[in-house]
Amino acid sequence: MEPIIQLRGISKAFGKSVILDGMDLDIYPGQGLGIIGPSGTGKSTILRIIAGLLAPDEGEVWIRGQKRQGLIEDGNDPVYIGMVFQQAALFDSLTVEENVGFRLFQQSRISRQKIRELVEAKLAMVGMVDVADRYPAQLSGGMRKRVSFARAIMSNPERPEDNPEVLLYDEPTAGLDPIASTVIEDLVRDLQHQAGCGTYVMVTHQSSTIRRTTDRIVFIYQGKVQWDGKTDDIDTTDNPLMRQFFNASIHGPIHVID
Ligand SMILES: Nc1ncnc2c1ncn2[C@@H]1O[C@H](COP(=O)(O)OP(=O)(O)OP(=O)(O)O)[C@@H](O)[C@H]1O
Repeated sequence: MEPIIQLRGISKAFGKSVILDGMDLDIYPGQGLGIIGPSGTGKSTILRIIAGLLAPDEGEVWIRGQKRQGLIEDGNDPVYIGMVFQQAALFDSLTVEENVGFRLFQQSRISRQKIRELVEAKLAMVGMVDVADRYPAQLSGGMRKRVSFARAIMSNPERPEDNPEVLLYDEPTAGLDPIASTVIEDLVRDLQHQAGCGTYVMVTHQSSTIRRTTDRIVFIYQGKVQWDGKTDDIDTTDNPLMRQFFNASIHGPIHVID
């Protein structure tokens, strides 16, 4: 199968710290890929590079066989990539409807009534009703996350080519209790099946989210992919980095910052 996104020889430094060091990664259609690794190892940086929000110092990003030039605002990626941020990143002064329909209000000539219908349909997909007129401050943390999911999967019927085909999730269950996390994890899988967002990249530290939402895992450490395998193999791999990570042990090859 051809990868939908390929990273080739990606390097990125901030000041003197080299975060990514010639990293390669292939992302395949229909796959939930988990990116894991110790704090500060560059997982969010990888997401920002995939999204086209941050340029690597070196290396190439290929989207469906086409090399990306520059950042997202300069280029015309052949695949629309949606992003769900750790903080739901909603506009506090806008209603749920205005947040979810933001791109349509900005970029389309679709009537307000029609946008309302499209927004309600996406909200229903994430299990929310009667919230379109509320403001983010009137919602719980888990509800805000769900609204941000609805926004990420919003599609424009005038421009079907803009429908998100790849979703990037940056710690969507961080700060949620175990039950609220389960709701979000189920939602990720539901959206994979019903919303046509079969391909996604999940950055998370939570073991349940890793196990329940990913098909494949890459473990990032010291700027490179150190382990690449099936989620089902987490407990049987003898890779020392993976073992230490999942045993939460301070003893092992991962350097513990105290
Ligand atoms: N814009 C920036 N300027 C300077 N340093 C940065 C910038 N963005 C990230 N960094 C640094 O790069 C390193 C990697 O950050 P990144 O957020 O990608 O890590 P992460 O693996 O997602 O971490 P965590 O698991 O803690 O969220 C960190 O040391 C961070 O401080």
